Amino acid sequence: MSNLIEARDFSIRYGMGSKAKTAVDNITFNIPKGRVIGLLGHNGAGKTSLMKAMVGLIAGSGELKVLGLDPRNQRNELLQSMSYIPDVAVLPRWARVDELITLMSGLQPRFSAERARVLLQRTSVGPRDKVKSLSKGMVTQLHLALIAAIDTKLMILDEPTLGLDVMSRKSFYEMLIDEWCDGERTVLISTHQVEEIETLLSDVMMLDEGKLVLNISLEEMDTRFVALSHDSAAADAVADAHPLLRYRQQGRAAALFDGAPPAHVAELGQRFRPSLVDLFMALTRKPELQSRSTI
Ligand SMILES: Nc1ncnc2c1ncn2[C@@H]1O[C@H](COP(=O)(O)OP(=O)(O)OP(=O)(O)O)[C@@H](O)[C@H]1O
Repeated sequence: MSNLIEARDFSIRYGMGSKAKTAVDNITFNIPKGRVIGLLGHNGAGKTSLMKAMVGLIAGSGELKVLGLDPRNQRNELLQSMSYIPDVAVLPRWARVDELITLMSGLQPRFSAERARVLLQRTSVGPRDKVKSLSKGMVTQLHLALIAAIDTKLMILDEPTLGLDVMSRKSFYEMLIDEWCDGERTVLISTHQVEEIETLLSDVMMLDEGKLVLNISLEEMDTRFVALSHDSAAADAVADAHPLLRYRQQGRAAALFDGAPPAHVAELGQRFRPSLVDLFMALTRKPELQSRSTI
């Protein structure tokens, strides 16, 4: 199987009639193995809906295959073969860590208790700790250790570090990359913390009001998008070349282009590498904000 996830003309709608809402709007993409993919989008962009559909929690129209299976009709089979942490993940507060490990061993044939114990040694969570005695960051680490001890090819994480401080977020991603990603497995992570995960990602998918506005590897991003910083005297010429976004970069005017700007414009500035945040702003900002940002 070359693709772990395949979607064709896939949409998700909530409600009926005048109350109908399209959360995911006719998207098509493939997710291959061995990738670390960031699913980015503002609040309400459709990230959670898409992830829920991938694990068969909600239905959509069009085609969606995960590990070659239909998530709605083959859900039990699918959940045995993939790992998922929802945005509302909770662990039973009354349980002790070693009890959770025993519980998981009974529930998930691909779960390795030994592996979970090894992963937990990276954290400050002890086997006899009760969940209710752990901080939010420790619970998230515990959750990741339990999920990463399941031997699967695909992990889906919906805003896994929401509400955690910067150190906890860092250690969460370190454990994920060091201990789970192996070049064959793929992880799909939704987040708003775009700056923080940029260096971890191999690919990025951006949703804007349910539409997939970008699906690209970081290497392709570097070659396709061009940012130019320039003097204010060049502003009109730069604007005439229709950049995606005009903004400021280290105190200088800057513009972001999809593709190389015309040579006479390129000459007016210095090319630099646009960050993922710049690109995210350019591709997902509401038009009214775009025009306000004009400098
Ligand atoms: N159960 C539901 N019933 C009706 N509308 C819903 C439901 N769940 C989500 N929506 C709507 O679908 C759209 C997409 O929501 P979704 O939660 O998928 O976005 P998101 O990108 O995950 O947002 P956030 O970053 O805020 O979690 C939003 O407009 C939301 O209001």
